[in-house]
Amino acid sequence: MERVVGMNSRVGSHESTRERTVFRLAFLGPWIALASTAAAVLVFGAPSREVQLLPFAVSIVLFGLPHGAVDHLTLPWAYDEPPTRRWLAIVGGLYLLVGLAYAMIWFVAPIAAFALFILITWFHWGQGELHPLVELVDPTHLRTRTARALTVAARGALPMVVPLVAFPEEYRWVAARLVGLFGTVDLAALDPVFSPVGRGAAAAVVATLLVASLAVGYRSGEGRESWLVDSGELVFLSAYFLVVPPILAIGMFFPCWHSVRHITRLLLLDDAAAARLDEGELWSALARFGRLATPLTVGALLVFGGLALAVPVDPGSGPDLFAVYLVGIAVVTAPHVVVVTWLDLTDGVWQPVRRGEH
Ligand SMILES: CC1=C(/C=C/C(C)=C/C=C/C(C)=C/C=O)C(C)(C)CCC1
Ligand SMILES: [Fe+2]
Repeated sequence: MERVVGMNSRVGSHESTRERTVFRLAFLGPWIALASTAAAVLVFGAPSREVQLLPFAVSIVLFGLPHGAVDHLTLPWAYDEPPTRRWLAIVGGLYLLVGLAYAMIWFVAPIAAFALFILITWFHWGQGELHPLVELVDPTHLRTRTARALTVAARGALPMVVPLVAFPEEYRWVAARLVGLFGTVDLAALDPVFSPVGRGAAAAVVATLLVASLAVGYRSGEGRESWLVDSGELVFLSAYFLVVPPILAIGMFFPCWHSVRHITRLLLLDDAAAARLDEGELWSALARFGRLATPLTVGALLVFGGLALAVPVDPGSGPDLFAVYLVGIAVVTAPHVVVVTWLDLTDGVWQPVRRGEH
């Protein structure tokens, strides 16, 4: 199936307007959001945990939770089909099956479920970086499957593994909060991960992935500009996750980087939104997305409410509510990853590019 995505799809004056608008949304916005967070931490020091939780609270309505709330429309958009009952049944069934199965793991084996959450997010936040790097900067330096797989591994490792190296106590605190909801307080099984040896190994894994990802991208010999963007982002994100305490760092990264980039991709898939990008009407395109995402954002919150009632421990405090929110996100992320992986496959994100072909 021939379907052009991103900025290569139009010719003429609309192209440059779309290009500029997409650049502002997918690159400039995330850079400014994270750089100003890091600058604020460097100047004023780390805020209290309560303050660090605030971006997570905001992510319920802004970008974060809504970014997955149009999963039922994503595949129909990708296939240029209307959102028929069949599509709704497929995506709904997927959410029910995969979401429920994974939710059950949280109840029976919360520590394993937490470890799985880290692995799922590692993959998902890594895969989310491919589309901007492959489709939005032209020509891309990521021309082979190996280069793309390394990008997924390296990019996902930054938010999931660097905090373990730099802020083990915060990491352990979050792990304890999440599994604590299910009555488990003994985290001894995770001790080796937090030990100096465990953290050293984690640092070595990240360093190896970064170097390999940069080297393989450089060797492709094409797409120097996109390699520079990639390297700049890798260095910037490494420093960001080393400097900013992880609850705040991830609280900003999730809505303002991962979600904004996914939303950009969705706006380009949705013809009506893409037409607004062609006119430079970014806010109007985002408003349309917001309308489409509202019903299932509310639906997800209802599920999270059910989760709060179902967990054995009564979530009374702010940190407990944060823990319920994260477990809720974990549960809806499992099927969301399937939808995004499906989208990646139909989009040709895993299709290598031949030499000379952009
Ligand atoms: C907050 C936080 C952590 C985990 C966050 C995770 C795993 C978030 C996942 C969000 C997803 C999957 C969103 C959907 O796209 C860590 C790493 C334990 C470190 C301490 C702070
Ligand atoms: Fe996502």
